[in-house]
Amino acid sequence: QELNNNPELDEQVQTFLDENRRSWRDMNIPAIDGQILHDIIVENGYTRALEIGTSTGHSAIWIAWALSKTGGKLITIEIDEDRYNEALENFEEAGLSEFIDAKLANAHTLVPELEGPFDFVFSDADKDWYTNYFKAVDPNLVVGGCFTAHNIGRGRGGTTEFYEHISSLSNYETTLNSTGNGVSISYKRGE
Ligand SMILES: C[S@@+](CC[C@H](N)C(=O)[O-])C[C@H]1O[C@@H](n2cnc3c(N)ncnc32)[C@H](O)[C@@H]1O
Repeated sequence: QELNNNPELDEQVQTFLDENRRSWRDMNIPAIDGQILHDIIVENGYTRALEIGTSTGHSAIWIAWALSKTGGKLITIEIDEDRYNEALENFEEAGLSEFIDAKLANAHTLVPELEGPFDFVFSDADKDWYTNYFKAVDPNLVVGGCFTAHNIGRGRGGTTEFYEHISSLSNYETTLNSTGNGVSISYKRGE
C-alpha cells in the first residue's frame, strides 16, 4: 500500500512532539507507547481508528500522525471538558485536526452507539470498563483489525480481567508489549 507523503506535516508533528516531550501531565502515554501505536497503524495500513480516553491528546497525536500517512481518520472520546479543550488546541498545533473527530462524551454510552466499522482501537479510559468497551466494539471491528489497550500487565483495576478475557478468545491473537507502560495488542483473525 502507498503511504501519503507530506514532509511538511511530518516536520510540524515531530517539532510539536519534541517540544512537548516533557510536558505531558494528564495521565498521557509515554512517547514509546505512542510509537508502538503509530507503527501498528502504518504497517497494517489501518484507516478507521477509535480511541477511548483522549485526555489532552498525546496518544491521539501519534495515532493521527499514522493516519495522515494511511489516509485515515480517528474518532477519540473524552469526558472531561478541560482536557478535551486542551486536546483540541494540541491537535491544531500539531497540524493534525483534519484527521481527528474529537468527541466530548461519556464513552460508556457513546462507544456502544458507534457503528464503525473500525480497523484499529486504542482503549485508555477508565480501566474498570475495559472489558465492556471491548465487548461493545468487537462486532464493529473488522477481521484483520487490531484492538489495543494501555496499562496492561500491571494489575490495575479491570485490566487483568480484560487481558484474561481477550487472551482467551480463539479469534484474537494477543500479545503484550511491555517496553513502555504495557500495551496489549490483539489482532482479530476471524469472526
Ligand atoms: C489515561 S488518560 C488518557 C491518556 C491519553 N490516551 C493520552 O495518552 O494522552 C484517561 C482519560 O480517560 C478519560 N475518561 C475516564 N472515563 C471516561 C469515560 N467514561 N468516557 C470518556 N472518557 C473517560 C479521563 O477523563 C482521562 O482523561
